[in-house]
Amino acid sequence: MSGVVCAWLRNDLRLYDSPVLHRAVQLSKERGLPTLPVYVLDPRHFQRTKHGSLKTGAVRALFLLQSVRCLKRQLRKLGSDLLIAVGRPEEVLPPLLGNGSVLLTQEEVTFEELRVDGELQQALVNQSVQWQYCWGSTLYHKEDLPFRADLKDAPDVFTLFKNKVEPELAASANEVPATFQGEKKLQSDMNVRPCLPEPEAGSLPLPPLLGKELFEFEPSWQDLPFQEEVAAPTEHQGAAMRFEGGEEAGLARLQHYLFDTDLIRGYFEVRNGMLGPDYSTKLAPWLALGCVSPRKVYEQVREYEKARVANKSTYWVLFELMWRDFYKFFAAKHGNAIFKLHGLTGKERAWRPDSGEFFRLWTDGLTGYPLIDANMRELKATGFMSNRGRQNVASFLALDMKLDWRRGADWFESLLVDHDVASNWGNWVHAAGLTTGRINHFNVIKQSKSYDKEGMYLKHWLPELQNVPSSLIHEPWTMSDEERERFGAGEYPAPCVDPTTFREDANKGQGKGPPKVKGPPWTKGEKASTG
Ligand SMILES: Cc1cc2nc3c(=O)[nH]c(=O)nc-3n(C[C@H](O)[C@H](O)[C@H](O)COP(=O)(O)OP(=O)(O)OC[C@H]3O[C@@H](n4cnc5c(N)ncnc54)[C@H](O)[C@@H]3O)c2cc1C
Repeated sequence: MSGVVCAWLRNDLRLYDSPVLHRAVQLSKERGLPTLPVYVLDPRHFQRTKHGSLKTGAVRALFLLQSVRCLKRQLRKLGSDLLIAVGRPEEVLPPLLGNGSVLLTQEEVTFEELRVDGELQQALVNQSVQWQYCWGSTLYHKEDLPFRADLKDAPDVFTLFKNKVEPELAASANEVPATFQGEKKLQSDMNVRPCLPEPEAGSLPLPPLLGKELFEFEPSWQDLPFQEEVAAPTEHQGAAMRFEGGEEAGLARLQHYLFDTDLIRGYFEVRNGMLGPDYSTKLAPWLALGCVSPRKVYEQVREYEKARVANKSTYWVLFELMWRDFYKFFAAKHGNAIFKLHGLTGKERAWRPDSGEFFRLWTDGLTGYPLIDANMRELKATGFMSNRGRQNVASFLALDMKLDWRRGADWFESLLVDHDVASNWGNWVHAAGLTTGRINHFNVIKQSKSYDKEGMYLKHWLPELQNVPSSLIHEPWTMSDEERERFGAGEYPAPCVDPTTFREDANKGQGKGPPKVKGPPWTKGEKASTG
């Protein structure tokens, strides 16, 4: 086997603004080596986790499959191809890399990814293969951050992080910079590096001696290395939207949200919605798998601002991308702490012991709290949930049900079509109040009334509450027996956590610890555990 420039693609399944492919083109020219783009379907990603979930659930698996197939099609159009293999990278890749090869891959920061890198490096130890990382998953390049290389001085609070990385736009906490007030044109920039061009046709030549049959494999659902029978997901009629994997569909959504519909113009006002495709960008799944880069989103938002309008909403989409960066760098800084029961604090807290029944109320949307149940049923049926929903269900699980928050994060990891390790586990450890930041303990009844006043979202997902008037739908336990019968709500469950803990005065403001919780009958007599 002769030397190649191997582009081992992982969460960067795109052509445009791809540091790995860009570098592959450069190195191929410089060293006169052919290129070998590869994607590896690792069976470990399709196993059950220690909490019992499929690590990659069906919805995300399908999105991944579509994304990989799309990239293969795109590379073929450039006269190249994508070698898709099933197996462990540390077993699949070494035989493909002759002496003098270079292995390029996007740098990841979390435990499992780093462990695989370590194992692959170990497997390559007797081969003369050069390993090069490319940074490519964030809006800001790691090297451009105003922090030490090990990020030890990066703030753990988002606003402080944002104000440091975005100094020229920094206004006071969570406010929109003056340049964006009103409908003014943009006046400032954010030090984001420009996007890299798409590789040109012919710039990623394949190794001439590598058997053509290696490239014939185009996986279908049956080829995904699940260790059990898993049915391909079917489309749900009530889903917020249909997510199709791949760069083409991701760029189409971006175009739709910006230039085709001007939806971005009103993002700020509707971003806390929960129903339908339009209240937010819905770009997260493509960002998570790197089908679209955050810099591409930034580039297009800037184009939109120049052509149409720069306002609070256009700024706020970029602001959200900074949240995404924040969690990536937070994960890089804190390593395994984001996966630990006690999080960053290391402090013990009483977690409710549970053999599974109480947790199932949450996963199945049977807690008796309509806001929680509607969101959890949406997640289970479609693989998506709004940010408002995620904040509430996470707070409810960790601070009201007092269940080990990692089971919630694990459930999200399995089901979310947009699962991203840093964003998911980072948001969860924050929601559980286990970082140095303040605790956002949500009053889920108040949230339900504020963000779904008429109960439209609740009715969309909870057939039992279809006919309940909006004055009662947020607190169905307040209905009399006669009302429950009249409105056909008899099947809706009783609340699993005492509703009096959500009295307005019991839970005012943020930053308070979790309220006392009355357990359901089956937890009586069990002692709280501190994990
Ligand atoms: C408990 C919990 C778990 C989450 N898990 C994930 C996850 O696995 N993957 C994921 O991409 N997001 C996660 N989020 C963040 C956020 O809820 C989603 O990014 C968002 O709902 C996706 O919808 P959207 O693309 O329409 O977002 P928009 O509102 O349109 O925001 C634009 C983009 O900004 C980024 N973003 C927005 N809010 C956040 C945030 N709080 N943290 C990180 N990035 C953000 C996302 O990339 C998003 O696509 C989680 C939030 C919570 C509270």
